[in-house]
Amino acid sequence: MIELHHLTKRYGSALAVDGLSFRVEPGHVTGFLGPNGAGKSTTMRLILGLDAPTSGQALVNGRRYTSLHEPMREVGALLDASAVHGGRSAYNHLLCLARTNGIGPTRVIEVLDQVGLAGVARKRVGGFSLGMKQRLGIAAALLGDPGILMFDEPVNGLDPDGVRWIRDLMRSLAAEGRTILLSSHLMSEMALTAEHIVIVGRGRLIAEATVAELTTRYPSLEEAYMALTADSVQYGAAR
Ligand SMILES: Nc1ncnc2c1ncn2[C@@H]1O[C@H](COP(=O)(O)OP(=O)(O)OP(=O)(O)O)[C@@H](O)[C@H]1O
Repeated sequence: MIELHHLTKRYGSALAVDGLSFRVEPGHVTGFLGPNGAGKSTTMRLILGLDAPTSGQALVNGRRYTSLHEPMREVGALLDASAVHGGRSAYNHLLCLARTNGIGPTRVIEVLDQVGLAGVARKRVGGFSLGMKQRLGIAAALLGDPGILMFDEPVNGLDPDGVRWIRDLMRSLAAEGRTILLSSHLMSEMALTAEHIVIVGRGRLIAEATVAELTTRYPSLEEAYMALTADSVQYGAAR
């Protein structure tokens, strides 16, 4: 489980995350939605201890990420698929990550197979398309077979086959009892993938509901999102 308690992050005068409290429970996909600049990526970085909160806290399985003994076995994340060493092969990239976390090479082969990159495992990552890099980032997140997974816009760059693959993967990981937090701007895809939704705007919680509740109150998830975030869009044309 992921729990945020009054999580706040200030960058100078900008409040990126503003007193955010919510829980992400295991067993279903939780969609993390919000306009550009709403604070989704910052929240994920705070959960992963990549940035320190100004106040409040983010807990994974009841503990701060930085206090976990074997973090990759508890939490896996894909934040930025392009953040890989282009000169390494996919296999070597994952093997380096695995070794530093006490994970054996057999698991590297398994995750490469799981994400459909087994055939290009020895190719340099620098030559990969965006979609292939997304798959590699997902493989890295899965390496430690963690119970908690976070994906920041994993659908970017994927072809229709890849989009469907991500949807099925997210749902099957959740069905195994894992906690899945997934951010995306693709509302129709989110409606097909997630059961629960957290919407943020300007760093604050706007709504927390099931997809079923939102689509009962509004004609679609997209309409719910547009209505609920109408006052929180910072960058965009007037609606
Ligand atoms: N390292 C940083 N230094 C200064 N400001 C930052 C930093 N990281 C994020 N911000 C600011 O915090 C706010 C939230 O950004 P964040 O990237 O978390 O939003 P987001 O919801 O992920 O947006 P998007 O949907 O566009 O990816 C933005 O105003 C951003 O400019």
